[in-house]
Amino acid sequence: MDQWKKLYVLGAGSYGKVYYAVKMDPVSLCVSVAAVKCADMNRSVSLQREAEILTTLKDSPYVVQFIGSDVSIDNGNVSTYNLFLEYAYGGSLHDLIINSKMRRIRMSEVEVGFYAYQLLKGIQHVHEKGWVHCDIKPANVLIFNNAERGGMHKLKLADFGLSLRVPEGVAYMTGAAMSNRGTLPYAPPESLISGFHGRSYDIWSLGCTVAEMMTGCRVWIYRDTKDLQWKIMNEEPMVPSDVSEIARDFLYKCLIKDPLKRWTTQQLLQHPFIQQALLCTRMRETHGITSRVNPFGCRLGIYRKEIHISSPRVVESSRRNRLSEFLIADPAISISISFSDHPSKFFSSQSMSKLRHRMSQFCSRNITISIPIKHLK
Ligand SMILES: Nc1ncnc2c1ncn2[C@@H]1O[C@H](COP(=O)(O)OP(=O)(O)OP(=O)(O)O)[C@@H](O)[C@H]1O
Repeated sequence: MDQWKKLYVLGAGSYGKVYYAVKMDPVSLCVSVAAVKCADMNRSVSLQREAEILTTLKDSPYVVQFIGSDVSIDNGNVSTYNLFLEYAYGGSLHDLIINSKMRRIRMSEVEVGFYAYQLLKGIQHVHEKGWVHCDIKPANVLIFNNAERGGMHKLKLADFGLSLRVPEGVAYMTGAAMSNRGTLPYAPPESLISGFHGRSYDIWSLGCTVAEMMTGCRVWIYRDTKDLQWKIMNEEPMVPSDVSEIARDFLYKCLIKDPLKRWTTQQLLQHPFIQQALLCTRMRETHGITSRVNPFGCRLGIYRKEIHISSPRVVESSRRNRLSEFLIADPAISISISFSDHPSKFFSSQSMSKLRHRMSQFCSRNITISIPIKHLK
């Protein structure tokens, strides 16, 4: 990996420093970039272990990609171990949360759900390969821009320095109380009570991370480490009250105190909070393209968070449910029904007011439904 040039320091970990590095292809003159985690050779055991773990996780789009590793002689004759990773242009999820908080912008539930989906896919991959991450938190989730997904980011899991080899159905026991591996505010109660580290560890940490995306705050308020440890073991984490029922239910399933009852990645990926976020994300992506399956069963396009329906038919109950799910999932969407032809072609004024009444039943919070009736006699 000789050709890489370390340009500047991105940050530091307990092992050493992380550099931004570039490499130019002498033929095509294309420049590649990477993040390089560096440690003195005699302090590089954890980085070498991380490289081994990342090699086994290579084939997931939801895990930061491992480019390679080498040993260089820096500063005279000091041997340095270098671990090359794909470079995350967007920083970390922690930066994104802080940024949103400072700008007093709350992430929409669709956004949070879409990010939770990506984290779940990453965790599922890690678990399938026989690992438990043990340190899921916003600072260990890296952000890659993804403009084509309606402005939403692509997230990848990073920092496998504390990961454990834990096959399915087995848990790692540290053998002592208060001996959790990961970062305390994201650690589940069982890791403090009995040193239990199973796949359920990552699910609890995911719940804490998702709640933090929703509110901008951690799930625990505490005075000091002792107070936090006591709260994790004896109290319920703070689940936000001003989010939808579905979002709250998702968090409850992640934050079940009993690790054997806590939901798995497979179960959580099927949860309506995730499914609705995916549905909305896909609909946003269509940007005005007619969708074949939609709540009305008629032509439907989405453009700039508005839904335009041409040739509406009377809404059947099963489709109505789908529409209401869609509305819950993205409260920022406003609905406007516009007619491509004289509405009397589709509705009598009586059925028109019936439709309007039905539509208003779905309306909640800041959703507005506007039905242009200027054509009606
Ligand atoms: N692939 C990457 N692309 C861009 N920045 C990165 C990348 N990997 C790490 N960084 C940045 O480098 C800094 C240190 O990262 P790292 O995860 O190694 O340290 P840490 O988690 O703070 O420390 P430790 O692992 O010892 O607890 C962080 O600011 C992180 O965002």
